[in-house]
Amino acid sequence: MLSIENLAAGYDRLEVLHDISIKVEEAGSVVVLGPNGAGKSTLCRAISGLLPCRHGKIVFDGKDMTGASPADRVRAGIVQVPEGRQVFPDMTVLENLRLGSWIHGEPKGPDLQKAFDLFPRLAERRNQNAGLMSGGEQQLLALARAMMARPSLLLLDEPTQGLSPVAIEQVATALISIRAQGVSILLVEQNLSLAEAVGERAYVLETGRCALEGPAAELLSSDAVAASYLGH
Ligand SMILES: Nc1ncnc2c1ncn2[C@@H]1O[C@H](COP(=O)(O)OP(=O)(O)OP(=O)(O)O)[C@@H](O)[C@H]1O
Repeated sequence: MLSIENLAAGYDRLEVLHDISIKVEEAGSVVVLGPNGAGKSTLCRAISGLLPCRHGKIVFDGKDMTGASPADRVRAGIVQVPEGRQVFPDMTVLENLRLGSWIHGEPKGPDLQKAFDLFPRLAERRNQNAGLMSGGEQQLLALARAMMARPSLLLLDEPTQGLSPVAIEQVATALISIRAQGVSILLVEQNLSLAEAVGERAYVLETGRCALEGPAAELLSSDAVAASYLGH
């Protein structure tokens, strides 16, 4: 489904990612770990097209997307849940959700219904301003908004940042349900419980290179990875 081959990307004269190769299988899930500054957010930006690829290739569903615009990538099914949630605080839950389907024109009733089925709390609060919700609820809204774009691959950049353990569990439950619907996931995450709950394969980035990769259960339970990259 997604194949990143020998990717290099960066900012101005700074090359952050060097020779990164990552695969996400159809309906698969990949978790990307690494210390601060390793290049995890940069990787998300390069996949979603916010940052150009300097070298290498991004192939999605058999199509070369290396030079495609962010909008074309969303249209193809690559949808990112932005870091820091970025819901529109002065708009209602419903208005935020409607914005999620901009790429398909008018939001379709079944898409909204699916979002509300997945996140019943949002249905209860559909007319509430997003800014009045808790951090955890805003994260669920950011996830639901991304689902309105009908992704086949969901990119998530540290969705649990600043959330309580209860809210982290809700995000994990939501991601497990989303995967069960056949959506692939690429998750950048430092929280071990979420990484374990969602990840099938794991990659560890270190100073812009892939330092380790393997089955998530194996890699995440290794003492060396926990001590070096997860702060446990
Ligand atoms: N907009 C930018 N302009 C210039 N340099 C940047 C920019 N964004 C990130 N960088 C640099 O790129 C490197 C990788 O940053 P990135 O945010 O991708 O790391 P990260 O692994 O996501 O870190 P964190 O876990 O702290 O979010 C860092 O050295 C950072 O200073």
